[in-house]
Amino acid sequence: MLTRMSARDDTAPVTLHLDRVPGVLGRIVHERAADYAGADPALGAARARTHRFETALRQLGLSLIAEVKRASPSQGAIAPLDPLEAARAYEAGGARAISVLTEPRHFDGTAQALRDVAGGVAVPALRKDFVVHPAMLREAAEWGASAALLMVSVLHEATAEYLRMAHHLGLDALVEVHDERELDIALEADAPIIGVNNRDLTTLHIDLEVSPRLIRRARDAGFGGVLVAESGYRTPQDLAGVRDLADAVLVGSSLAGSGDLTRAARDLMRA
Ligand SMILES: O=C(O)c1ccccc1NCC(=O)[C@H](O)[C@H](O)COP(=O)(O)O
Repeated sequence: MLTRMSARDDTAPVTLHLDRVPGVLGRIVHERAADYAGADPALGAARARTHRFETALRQLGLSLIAEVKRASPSQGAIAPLDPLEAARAYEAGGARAISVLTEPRHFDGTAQALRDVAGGVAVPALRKDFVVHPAMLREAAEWGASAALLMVSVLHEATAEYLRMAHHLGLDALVEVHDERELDIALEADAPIIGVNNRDLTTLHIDLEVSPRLIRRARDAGFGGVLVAESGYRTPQDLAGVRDLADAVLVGSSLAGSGDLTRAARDLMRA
């Protein structure tokens, strides 16, 4: 599927080559592109950037982005969380930002979950979805998110334009990569916040060595922005490889399925 759209009058249409996205991820992004086919790509007036998400992650020590994750392709049903209750529990456990899944089919996410969380906690909220259309960024801003996820594995060379669109809307963006080639695209796009996903989203295999390897590479290349290690963290020992390297970790399944979200968040981040 090839998607072309122009989000602002002064930009050329952005083309996404979704047929290049393989495996589980490929299926999900095709579904999301179909969901938004025909949606208005106009972003509307520029909004001031608050940098709330970025500022939250730049605090001293390793920051936790805790994810409201009720289900996933790798785990199936995780827990029937009430999003706002879960976010408040994470906040009480020290989370500095909340990631909220809004993808409905595989993650049991909703727009209302993001609205509730963004309006109900003091820490910033990230819209976690598979962004394949400018309308998804406009929605993120309208629903109260401070940031949105942008995946280089999906957007490829359109990453820089999607980053510009997010910033136009006042949003920070977590630009996610999984290998060296994707990291180079994120660096080239001048992304202020880069997330390294330990999970290969085409096979769902997790390798906790991926984050330290790519974070070191980013720092060696002179990257001075925020670096986030993502996925697969269950114990404080799992964090050893990124504790002194990353600015933040993004954790979903192990916290969401723990039964006591506040305690699980505190226990995981205990040094
Ligand atoms: O989590 C999945 O199974 C998954 C499958 C396909 C695409 C994306 C997927 N997850 C997105 C994420 O990367 C995670 O939600 C996030 O980083 C937290 O990971 P974890 O702590 O391992 O739940």
